[in-house]
Amino acid sequence: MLRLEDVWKVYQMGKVEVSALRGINLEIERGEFMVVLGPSGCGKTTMLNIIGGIDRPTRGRVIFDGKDITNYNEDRLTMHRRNNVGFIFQFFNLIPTLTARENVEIAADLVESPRDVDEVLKMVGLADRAEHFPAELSGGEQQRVAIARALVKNPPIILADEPTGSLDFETGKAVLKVMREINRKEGITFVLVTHNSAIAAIADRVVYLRDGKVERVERNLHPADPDEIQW
Ligand SMILES: Nc1ncnc2c1ncn2[C@@H]1O[C@H](COP(=O)(O)OP(=O)(O)OP(=O)(O)O)[C@@H](O)[C@H]1O
Repeated sequence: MLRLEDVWKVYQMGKVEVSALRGINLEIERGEFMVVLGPSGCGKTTMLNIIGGIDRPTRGRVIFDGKDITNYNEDRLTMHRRNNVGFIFQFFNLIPTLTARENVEIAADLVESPRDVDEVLKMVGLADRAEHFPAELSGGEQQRVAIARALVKNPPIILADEPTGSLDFETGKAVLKVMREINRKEGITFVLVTHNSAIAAIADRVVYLRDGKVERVERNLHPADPDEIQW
């Protein structure tokens, strides 16, 4: 569903060039749960931002559903992000002055064919917390709101950047379980980036990134249930 072809990202820092991505070739399959693993600074966030159309490559191509989105102008890229990609971040990025329901509603209002807000709140187990503000919710609950906000847009792909990075172990596993369930039941493709190698076990495929390059890709024939993993 999405392909990176020889993708490079070079940042100019004064006179110094930093090559965050150095020739990434990667095909993301429809409906898969992909985990991208690698040490800090290897380019995970940069790659995710390019996959999601938040950022553009310096060189190479990004093909989404057969369409070359590499050279989309800002407006087209915004429309692409809005309608086709859900994002989940480490620090949730909720609007503090809006309730859980309102945080989901504003995402729904932006897209052409959103899902039902109450239905997605139920899917993430937050039906009875809908009227709470983020500060009145636990970290795990806030991340569920963020998952609902991504899901309500009804996107074919959801990208998650260290989604368990600010959660304790048990809460993190519960959040992974919700994402895995949505992936399986709704057929939504997930790409999750993390430096936490324990999470690799739940993936359909694991991409090992190192120094801006794909080191190897492994397929899990029997992905573990999030309940079974430890870190
Ligand atoms: N906007 C930027 N300007 C300059 N350099 C950048 C920028 N963004 C990232 N980099 C550099 O690119 C490299 C890759 O960064 P990136 O954030 O993608 O790595 P990461 O694997 O996600 O790391 P972490 O796990 O610590 O978040 C790093 O060397 C980083 O310093």
